[in-house]
Amino acid sequence: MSSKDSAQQHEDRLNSGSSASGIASWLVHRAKPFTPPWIVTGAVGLTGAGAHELWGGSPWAGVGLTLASVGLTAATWWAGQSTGQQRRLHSAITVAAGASWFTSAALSGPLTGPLPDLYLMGGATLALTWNIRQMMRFSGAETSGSDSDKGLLEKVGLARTKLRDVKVEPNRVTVPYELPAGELTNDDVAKAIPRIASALDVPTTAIRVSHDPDSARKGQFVIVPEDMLKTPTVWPGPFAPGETIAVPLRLGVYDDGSDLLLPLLDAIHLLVMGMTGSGKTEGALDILMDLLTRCDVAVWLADAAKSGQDFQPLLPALDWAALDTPSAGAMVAAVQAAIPARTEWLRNHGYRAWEPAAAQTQTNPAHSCAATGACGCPGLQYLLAWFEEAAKLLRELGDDVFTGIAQEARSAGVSLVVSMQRASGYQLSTDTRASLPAAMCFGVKGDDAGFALPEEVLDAGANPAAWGNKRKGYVYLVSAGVDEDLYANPARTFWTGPSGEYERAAAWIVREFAAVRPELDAVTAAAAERVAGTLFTGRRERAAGTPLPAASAPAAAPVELIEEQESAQEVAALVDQEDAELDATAELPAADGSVALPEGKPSTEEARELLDEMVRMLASVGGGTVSVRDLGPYLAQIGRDRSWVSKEMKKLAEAGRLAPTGEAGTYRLIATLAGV
Ligand SMILES: Nc1ncnc2c1ncn2[C@@H]1O[C@H](COP(=O)(O)OP(=O)(O)OP(=O)(O)O)[C@@H](O)[C@H]1O
Repeated sequence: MSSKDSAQQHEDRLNSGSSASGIASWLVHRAKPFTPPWIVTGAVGLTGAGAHELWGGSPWAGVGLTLASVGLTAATWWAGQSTGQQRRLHSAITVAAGASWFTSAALSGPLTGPLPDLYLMGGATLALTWNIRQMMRFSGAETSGSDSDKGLLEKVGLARTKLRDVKVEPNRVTVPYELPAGELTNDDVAKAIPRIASALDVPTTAIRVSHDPDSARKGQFVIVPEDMLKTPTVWPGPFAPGETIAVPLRLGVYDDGSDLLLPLLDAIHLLVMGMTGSGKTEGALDILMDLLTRCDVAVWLADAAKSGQDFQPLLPALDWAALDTPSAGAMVAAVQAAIPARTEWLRNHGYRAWEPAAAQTQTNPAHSCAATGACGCPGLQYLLAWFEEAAKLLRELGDDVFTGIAQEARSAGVSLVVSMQRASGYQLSTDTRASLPAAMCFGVKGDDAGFALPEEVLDAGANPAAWGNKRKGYVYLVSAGVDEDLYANPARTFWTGPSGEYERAAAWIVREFAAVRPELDAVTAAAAERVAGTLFTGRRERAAGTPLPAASAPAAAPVELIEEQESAQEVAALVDQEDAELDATAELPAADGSVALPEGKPSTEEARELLDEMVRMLASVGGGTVSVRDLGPYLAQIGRDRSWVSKEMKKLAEAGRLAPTGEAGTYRLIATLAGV
């Protein structure tokens, strides 16, 4: 029985049936738990006297009672084998003494010879010995834990720490601690975690610490000796099909078997980080598969780095999949343009921030843009924009593009997800990092965890570096709306299954929930179209790999090249907020090819102009770096080879048009050139 149980039992005994009035009743109340040995002593005296009336002077009764005493003592000794040696001996002596007195009293009479004195002195002594045991047990219960763990705590540098009320559950031990006042702090506990893990021979991730927010020296250890996440959990199907996005998304399990839930509306924007092979994509699939069964969210996905190869089966269910850099850039611009449009719509309809009711047809007069009564406007869907392998995009567009968006998107019902291997200061500015309040951190290398997880979560025992990419899908989730005690709790995302299973599940989602998923609302679509032009309106064909209609491409140039050029022009025009009102498509080559590319090889002057224009275009997209490699798709258009372009870029750098970086051949784009 745990010390907690016995203390509770003791307290229950104290409280049961006491009137608690006056000193006498207080004494009775306090003495009550110690009365049972005295009651037994009294009962032995009375029954001894009664037995004498029955069997006094009978030789047969003498034999029977003597045998019964010996048998009872032996039975007590035998029954006590599972208890401590001390208790076993104490019980057997008590039974032997009581039974002997009873036999003597029954045969000779309780008042014969020394029997009355033996009864009074022996009975009282035995009853008292039991009372003393009882008292020692209660006062010892509180400190027994700290005594037995003293050696361990000393070894790990936490000497004189008191452990209290240890709670043992299947595969989880919770140990509240209290550090010695003025000597140790909760920070020392965080540092001791690896040593405790070593002493207990469990992985460091098996030990977590949660600090008492009201104390610098109290908290609790949670030890989970066996890794229950070793066996992957196969994706069990959607969590809340047909429901609103306000219901959390389920993407895996914690190590106690409970659901790993992401409350997207509380999280707002999410950073997904983990080294290659740690399970980011699988986690993304879990989130997307759940999202695509909800009734009020539209999903945009940008994956220029891998051209959406991991997401192919889900692409038909996405509103927009931007699978090349120009489209991804246009998506950023579209999100930028959509935010003010959405905020305005929400304001006009009396919403301070997006809520599920905003996605419905507006039939409530309290949310109406009409002068009187309900306006009946179609609703505004929640928008999730997912930027996969965002490091490349950030390099191309300049890191700061996300900062503004993330800050403004909060109330507009837009969530950004930025996925990358390493959210280092080089990849992601502190401002942008700060705009992504929630984080999912998979296994990482070295000290990288600090880029994704707050210090207090690392102090509490979160250690994704221990996983690297060996523990696939293991993750820590830190987000508003998630119990803070779970931040340092390892979880594992669902596994979409062996080959073929994911494709089957994705196809099922695409098919079964087509009617549940909403069409993108007109407000967001209009803003996106205004700035992204055909990159947005032709998004379905583009994602499906279907070439744009022949009419939009000049006959002289390869379709791919034309697409790159028009995309680049659009992005250049679009990302600048000041140009948000312009119709980007108006600048595209006319259908008849009247704005044709230079015929044949351009002259040196023309080639320089073209290169200049491209650099200016890239700079206008928002900074970042450029190298000859990035201009690869345009070499044919410039009509020169890499070495020529490389020399020209060097000249541009000398002229101050590009800024050199630490890497030879790579230059930082100077954003102010946009307007030159
Ligand atoms: N929760 C999981 N359970 C079981 N296997 C998983 C889990 N998550 C990921 N995996 C497996 O681990 C491997 C790598 O996962 P994934 O491709 O998601 O990693 P990644 O971080 O996206 O890597 P990269 O950055 O290289 O794309 C895959 O074979 C995947 O099936």
